Amino acid sequence: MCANIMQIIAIDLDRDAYEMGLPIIKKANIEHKINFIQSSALSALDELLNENDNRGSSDFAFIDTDKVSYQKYHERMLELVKVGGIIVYDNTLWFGTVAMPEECVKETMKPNRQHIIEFNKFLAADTRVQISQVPIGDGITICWRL
Ligand SMILES: C[S@@+](CC[C@H](N)C(=O)[O-])C[C@H]1O[C@@H](n2cnc3c(N)ncnc32)[C@H](O)[C@@H]1O
Repeated sequence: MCANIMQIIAIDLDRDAYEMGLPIIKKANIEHKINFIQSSALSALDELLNENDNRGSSDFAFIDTDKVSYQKYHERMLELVKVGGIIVYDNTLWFGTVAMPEECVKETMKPNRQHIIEFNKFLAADTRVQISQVPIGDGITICWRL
């Protein structure tokens, strides 16, 4: 199924997070197709955007990092992902707390709950994408780049 994938760029501050998945990656025989960049995602994405050839070149992006920066990642993804491509954001239900009254939410969950609520509102109004909120796992939002 992965035979036609040209290249995957994986970005994480923590190399261990990438290495945790490495046995599966090796089993799928796609290690040679993955360029792992150990870096802050914002600076790595900005570096990719410095290369004009990267703009509008990606088919797919999956974002599952610090929730406070999702909107900043989105702006960069809109530059990197081609029209007709897909951008997926993880945790957009934030353990269901986005639909709960604030007083029922644990203090520790509140900051990210607020970031995700704001991001969900932003995406819903963003005319550059068509979105679908999928209530599986912790909620994913699939964006179709228009
Ligand atoms: C919830 S984990 C998800 C990892 C992976 N998607 C998974 O499901 O196993 C979030 C990851 O984001 C990384 N991360 C957090 N902030 C980051 C940042 N500013 N830049 C790059 N990676 C970051 C963490 O190191 C962590 O591995």
